[in-house]
Amino acid sequence: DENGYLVIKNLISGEDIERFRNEFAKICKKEIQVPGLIIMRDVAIAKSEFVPDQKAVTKIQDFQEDEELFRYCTMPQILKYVECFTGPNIMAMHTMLINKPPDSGKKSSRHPMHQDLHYFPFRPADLIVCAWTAMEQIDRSNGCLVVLPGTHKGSLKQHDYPDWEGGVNKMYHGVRDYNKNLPRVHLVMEKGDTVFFHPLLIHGSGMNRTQGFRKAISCHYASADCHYIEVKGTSQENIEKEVAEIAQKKYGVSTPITLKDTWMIRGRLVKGERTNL
Ligand SMILES: CCCCCCCCCCCCCCCCCCCC(=O)SCCNC(=O)CCNC(=O)[C@H](O)C(C)(C)COP(=O)(O)OP(=O)(O)OC[C@H]1O[C@@H](n2cnc3c(N)ncnc32)[C@H](O)[C@@H]1OP(=O)(O)O
Ligand SMILES: Nc1ncnc2c1ncn2[C@@H]1O[C@H](COP(=O)(O)OP(=O)(O)OP(=O)(O)O)[C@@H](O)[C@H]1O
Ligand SMILES: O=C(O)CCC(=O)C(=O)O
Ligand SMILES: [Fe+2]
Ligand SMILES: [Mg+2]
Repeated sequence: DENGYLVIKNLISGEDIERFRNEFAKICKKEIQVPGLIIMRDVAIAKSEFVPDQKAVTKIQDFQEDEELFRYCTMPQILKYVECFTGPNIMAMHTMLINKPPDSGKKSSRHPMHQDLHYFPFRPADLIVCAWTAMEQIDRSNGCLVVLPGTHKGSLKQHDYPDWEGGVNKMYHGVRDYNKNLPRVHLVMEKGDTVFFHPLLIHGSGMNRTQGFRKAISCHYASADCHYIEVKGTSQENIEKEVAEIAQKKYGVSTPITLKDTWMIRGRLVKGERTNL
């Protein structure tokens, strides 16, 4: 209510995290192929020689067709909290396993301050919540989440690419201007700790100054009773355009595709009834 986020200690067991790690490693080694999965490499190494290993992978997105990783999205101890926000009809809309690499020296391992709602063409925002679980000790040395408490009470802001000298990862948009004097909280978390946060909460993550790959797994949930909105003419028009370009390049989709189309395909019901989304 006050802060827009809630940290629950020790919510996911070490054994489950180990299983997610193993599955991630198999995906990186291409031992398994997952339909719809997007593999992202850090912009600083995107054009370097391909290494078939997790050292090349910054993040995987859309693992909803991988039963082992998708188990994360269905865990009762997570859904118990999610349901407080979404109500009984729960969709897993967006899934990620983030493998923040040691920074290459260009600071491109940072994630600029943003609101996740910028990417979502559905509303209302209060029926959307993210669960993000630390897969190891995460603190300022390896790039923890940074939040601006209370910013979930504001509105959706204009997002653009930050002008960072060392380059920015594809689609890492940041809030164009936010009050730099607002207090920041660094969420230091231990393995298994989980933060639930509002899609308007302004947050980002710092550079990874260690030699390890900092891992977290997350899912964005929404009530199936949410409705899609038209983003043309809003601040979200730029992200719709970019996603359409990627869909065209990667999948050869030729008819114009909307942001709504890409989310309808990806969303998967975890509880209750798929009413709207
Ligand atoms: C049928 C319809 C299906 C619809 C699917 C549509 C997919 C779109 C994805 C939508 C994502 C929505 C995000 C939701 C987020 C929710 C809230 C969370 C907030 C965030 O997480 S913000 C960050 C989100 N980031 C992304 O979503 C990035 C997604 N990544 C990708 O799309 C791909 O990894 C990428 C970057 C396109 C590269 O993939 P791929 O094409 O396989 O890679 P190539 O090696 O072939 O390189 C092609 C080209 O891209 C350059 N490149 C590679 N990696 C990067 C990078 N990290 N940053 C910038 N540029 C990169 C590479 O150098 C190549 O360039 P050329 O000049 O040689 O063409
Ligand atoms: N998805 C969410 N993630 C994180 N915090 C949220 C989310 N949705 C709502 N909140 C916060 O939780 C608080 C409680 O929400 P809720 O809508 O139940 O009650 P309220 O807004 O305090 O009062 P009212 O019943 O008048 O709407 C909200 O004030 C809001 O700040
Ligand atoms: O750095 C992270 O793990 C989280 C980044 C983030 O906020 C996101 O992908 O939406
Ligand atoms: Fe985010
Ligand atoms: Mg309310």
